[in-house]
Amino acid sequence: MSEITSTSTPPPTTTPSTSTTTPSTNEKGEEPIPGLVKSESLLETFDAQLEIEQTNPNSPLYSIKSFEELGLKPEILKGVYAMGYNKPSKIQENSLPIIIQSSENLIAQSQSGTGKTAAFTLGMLNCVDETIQEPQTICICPSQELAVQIFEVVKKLGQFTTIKPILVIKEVDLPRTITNQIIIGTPGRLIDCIGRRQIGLRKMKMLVLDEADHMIGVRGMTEQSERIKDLLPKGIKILLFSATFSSSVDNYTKQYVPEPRVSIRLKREQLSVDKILQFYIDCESPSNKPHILSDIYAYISVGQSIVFVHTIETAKSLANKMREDGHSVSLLFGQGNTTEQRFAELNNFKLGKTKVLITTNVLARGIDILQVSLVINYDMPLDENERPDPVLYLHRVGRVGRFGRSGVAISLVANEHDKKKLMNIAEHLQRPVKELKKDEIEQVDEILRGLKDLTPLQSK
Ligand SMILES: Nc1ncnc2c1ncn2[C@@H]1O[C@H](COP(=O)(O)OP(=O)(O)OP(=O)(O)O)[C@@H](O)[C@H]1O
Repeated sequence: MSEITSTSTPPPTTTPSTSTTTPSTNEKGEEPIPGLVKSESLLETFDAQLEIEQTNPNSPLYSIKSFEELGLKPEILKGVYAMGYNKPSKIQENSLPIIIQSSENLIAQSQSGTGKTAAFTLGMLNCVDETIQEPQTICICPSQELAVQIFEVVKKLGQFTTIKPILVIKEVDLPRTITNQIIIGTPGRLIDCIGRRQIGLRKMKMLVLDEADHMIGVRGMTEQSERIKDLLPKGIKILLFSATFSSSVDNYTKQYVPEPRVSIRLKREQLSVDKILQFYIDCESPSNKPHILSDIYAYISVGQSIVFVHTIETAKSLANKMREDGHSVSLLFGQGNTTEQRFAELNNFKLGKTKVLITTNVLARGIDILQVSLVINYDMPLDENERPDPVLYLHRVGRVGRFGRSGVAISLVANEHDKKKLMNIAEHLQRPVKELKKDEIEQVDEILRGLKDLTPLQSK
């Protein structure tokens, strides 16, 4: 197996002189919030910042190649430019030649929001023979919302081709025989359709697992992902993509992906996206958390945000409370909600009809909503054994900071116990999580306004 591990590269050739200076004091002579960058010191537009980011060899968005050099068919390239993508990110540059030009399987890791979806979507589109009206590639992911998102990306990037993708998730009507060349779905419904021979497998040549560590490392999903692989033709090309592949899933991934395979991996210190400012507020007691949350929202006047909680009960009660406080809130959780309800809630949020999305971990992975500038960990990200979960933390906070944008993550700690857990996560990720005192909460708005690059995004 060949291993490409991202290594440190030389310092950037173009360093923005104005981009990251933190002022020593503000106008009132006060110490600034750690990590806050004064808005006037930020570059004028997001596009200008992205251009600089993409010339910095240390950035996950950097590449030395253009999209033209990656071997894509001309009509797919047209789709890339129609999406407004000018240059590939590092993962796109590194993974596409392996997907398109080699016979190797691939395990690909890159930070959240760095364009993995576009990478495997382009790979799937490029491998389709448009003259054959049969399923040729299949992409599995853990949630319906993510499946819809991937489906939309396939449609947009493939808009100048004749390729028609299909969505195979719960409660969606499907034809008796599926002839679409690209299939995107969640594992349960896919197994069901393959079992009923609704999906023909004769021409299948590529299997993609998005959020692959979750798909093959979490009980229930593991068995389903195995089953799908076993049903597909032997020797099919397998691609695993995720922002995280913890050592505990390493063995599974190697078993799942046969040789020959290439592995593109990150070092632990590279996991976190630099442009997410990370804070915590010490609430001193669990019972103070609802008030602190209200206090934060009393001051915020910009952007949209996602609040992550541990249980459906907490999600519901917080949503009620925030609605009573006059906030427009979407509430989304997995169990006990119909697909229609879930999509309606998410759509309202995406369209900006609601400003806050309260959700469980069901939306922690993959969801890409560019106008979100703040993530709140209302409940600590914990694994099933109640241990601090850096992987879950990374995915949750990765809902901001998408493709070079800035964002803020605030974790509410209820007591010393929680604080210890959070510090454990920060240490694991080798990133500082700074304290925001209760009497500094009103500055959250100022911090968000400091993320000036959000402004042009909101009109995108
Ligand atoms: N080459 C590019 N140039 C500009 N924008 C891009 C490019 N590639 C992807 N994007 C945009 O960047 C955003 C994040 O991309 P994407 O959702 O593919 O990230 P991801 O790595 O899959 O994230 P996650 O780990 O959260 O699943 C999307 O809005 C996407 O349209």
